[in-house]
Amino acid sequence: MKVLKFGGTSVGDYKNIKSVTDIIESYIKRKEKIIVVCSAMSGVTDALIETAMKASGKDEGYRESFVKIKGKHLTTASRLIPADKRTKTNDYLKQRFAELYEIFKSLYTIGELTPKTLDEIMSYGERLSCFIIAETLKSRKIEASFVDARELIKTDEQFGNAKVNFETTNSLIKERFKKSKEVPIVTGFIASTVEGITTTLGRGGSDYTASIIGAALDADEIEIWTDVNGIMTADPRKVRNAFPLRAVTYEEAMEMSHFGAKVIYSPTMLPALQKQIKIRIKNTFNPSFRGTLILPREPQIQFNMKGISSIDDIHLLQVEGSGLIGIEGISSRIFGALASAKINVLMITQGSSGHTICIAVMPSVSKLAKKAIENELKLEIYEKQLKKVEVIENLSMIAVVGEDLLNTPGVSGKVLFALGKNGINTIAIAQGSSQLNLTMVIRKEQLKKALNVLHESLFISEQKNINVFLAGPGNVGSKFIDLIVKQHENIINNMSINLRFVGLADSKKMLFDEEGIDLSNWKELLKKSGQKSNVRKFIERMKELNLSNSIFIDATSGDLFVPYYNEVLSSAISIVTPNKTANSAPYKEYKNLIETAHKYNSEFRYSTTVGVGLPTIDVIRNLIESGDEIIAIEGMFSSTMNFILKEFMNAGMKMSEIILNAIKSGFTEPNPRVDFSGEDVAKKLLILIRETGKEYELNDIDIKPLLKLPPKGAHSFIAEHIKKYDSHFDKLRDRAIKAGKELIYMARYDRGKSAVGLELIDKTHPFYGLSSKEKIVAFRTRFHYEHPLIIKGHGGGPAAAAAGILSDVLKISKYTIK
Ligand SMILES: Nc1ncnc2c1ncn2[C@@H]1O[C@H](COP(=O)(O)OP(=O)(O)O)[C@@H](O)[C@H]1O
Ligand SMILES: N[C@@H](CC(=O)OP(=O)(O)O)C(=O)O
Repeated sequence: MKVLKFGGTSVGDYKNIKSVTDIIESYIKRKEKIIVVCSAMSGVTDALIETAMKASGKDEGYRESFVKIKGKHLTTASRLIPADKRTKTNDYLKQRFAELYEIFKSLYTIGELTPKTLDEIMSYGERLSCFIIAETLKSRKIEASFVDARELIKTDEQFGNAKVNFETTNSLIKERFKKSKEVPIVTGFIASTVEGITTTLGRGGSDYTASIIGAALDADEIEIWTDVNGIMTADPRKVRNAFPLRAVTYEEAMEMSHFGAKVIYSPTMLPALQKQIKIRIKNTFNPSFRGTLILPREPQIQFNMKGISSIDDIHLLQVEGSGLIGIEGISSRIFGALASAKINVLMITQGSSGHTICIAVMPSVSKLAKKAIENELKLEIYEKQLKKVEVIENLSMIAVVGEDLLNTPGVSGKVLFALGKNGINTIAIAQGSSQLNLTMVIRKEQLKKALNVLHESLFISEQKNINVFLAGPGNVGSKFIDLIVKQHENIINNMSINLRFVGLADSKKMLFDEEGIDLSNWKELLKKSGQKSNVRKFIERMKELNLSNSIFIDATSGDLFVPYYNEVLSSAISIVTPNKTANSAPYKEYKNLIETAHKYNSEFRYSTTVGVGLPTIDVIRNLIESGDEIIAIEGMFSSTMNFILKEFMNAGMKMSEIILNAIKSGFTEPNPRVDFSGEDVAKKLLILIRETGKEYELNDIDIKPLLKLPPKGAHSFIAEHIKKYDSHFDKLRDRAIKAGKELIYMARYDRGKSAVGLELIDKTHPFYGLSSKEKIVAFRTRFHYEHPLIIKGHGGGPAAAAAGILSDVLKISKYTIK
């Protein structure tokens, strides 16, 4: 037999309740015996409390709040139960809401709200939801019955947080479920005293109900169905990279929940632990996922998993004074005073000097705690041995939890180092009240950062998080983003590299998100949430963020960012670019960048600047690393020139027409002059020559332009101008056809000399017969002289460029970033 508990979010609206009834149905189909415990619909317990406060505070608004609660339940019931089967439910809801309204009305009249009345009011949440769920199941022909847990779970009179009388409770539960055939839908959270006065088991207490019932009946398993995939390494709402744990011990679960992990209520573990019943956390919205098992520690299982929890808002009480050293049993006196005031102490630490004791408590009780301590120590305070208790506000508490925490050397060091390195000051630290946790108090505004920093250092340390900044999400840049969206999971799984886009800028807007921009929606985010784009500010912000493992991708076609490359590289941020401006600049400037990168452990990579997707630069680097020497390079690396010459040879058109078409359809560089002047090809050759280790300038290359475009002028002017080349090209074509040759715009380098220009090649040349989409390069080296090493392939277009950029990024991530 299993006990299944569905939390507030699982029964939060009619759609979710449908998922719950599907899950219940699947158990019935498998003929598994189950008892179901449900919470109030999410938000209802809070809404009931709020309405009660309003009414007792003489705020007329309570009526409106009441109507909202009522409406929510009536709508849900009407969506789930067909009208002809809803009479019983409608009657039940009407009666309960009539009673509830009477209670609120009397609160309004009396102007007072006692914990006892509040428990009565809160009980309606679970009673209403469970009744609706039971009736929904019945309407789906599943035998179900509504069970009010107040008849089964008996407690003391500690309203709001009542203590269970297990003896009576266990026998009532056994008796009630002895021979129940239908599926019981039991109200979570609520109970009653032996006299029948309603009590509650503490906020989040429905989990506890499930465990009490499970333990009383020796259930095979207790399943807590919620809205996450299990107990995660941290609260997924605060730490985006949190992941579900396969299993935790009862103690670990208790500790995590005590320190803020809302996913399970900490007392839940006790009845289960006593009977050694496994608890499984499951996701109602992803039922096939395995979830997390909570189980006893077994020697054969290595419990190296841990979690990080936090309590967002705490106060720290500081007892300070030289007198502390001499006062015997001071801690136990403070504890005693707080215990008799029924104050839950979250943490207590004593400074190494012995001059201060810090006590962490919830803000709601800090005044009371201050009073209790000052009262206990009034003599010492009067005699000025101690100062008055100081209350520090706006603090948060983080607990790192794990069975093997204390046996694992270096955990505390790692935690403190990670926090310190990221500028997070720990105000107090304690090795927990149990042996399972390390607890720290920090400033509230640093909580999110601290949680993420710790999570990264404790759980994802094998995984490298790479922070990517990208400028220019145009043709190539946006293809790169698409590629990352597709490959992200694979890259994490296969290489343990998590590429996270932290900064993005186009010409209008720029956007930063330290935790990673949601790439599925980047265009809209940039448009809506981005600030006005500014190159200087982009660089500043990138440096300011000071994130380790950063890579800047300059995917812009202009030279706006180039003046900042040196500054970027010297901030230990690597650069990847398909832009030729910097690596074809005067040698001194280029060399300076390479040296800066070397000095600051960053990298400057530009593998797509020659041949786009063809591995030209990488091949040179590999050859040189393996002791080879590049003697000569021959290449055709301009898609534009290749396309134009092939069209010219095959389509029988005039050269001027072909060129004008190419310019019009955007098949050239933004400034077409750099293509036809041969400058673009020459720059590519220059880049390769420099890779061979030579100090080389653009001027050293003999450039023979294909033709010269006028330096300025409108389209019609260019058209007129280039027509005068037509007869020259017609003659060339005739010559080539007659001789069985091809026209090719070649780049050559041989032992220091270099040239780019138009050539005629015959059938015996390895570049003969190249298709209009191909590129080719041949390297003659010491080892490949007679038979050059030839690389030939498609190599063009934004998708190939994006793949090349990714390859550069991954190389940096793998080899440069430690
Ligand atoms: N370590 C953690 N693992 C999983 N969830 C956590 C953790 N810490 C906090 N949570 C939060 O607990 C929530 C589930 O608890 P709760 O909202 O009470 O669910 P339910 O409505 O099912 O009772 C999750 O949505 C998650 O935000
Ligand atoms: N409804 C109660 C009890 C409970 O356990 O709810 P949930 O399962 O939604 O945490 C509360 O809000 O405290």
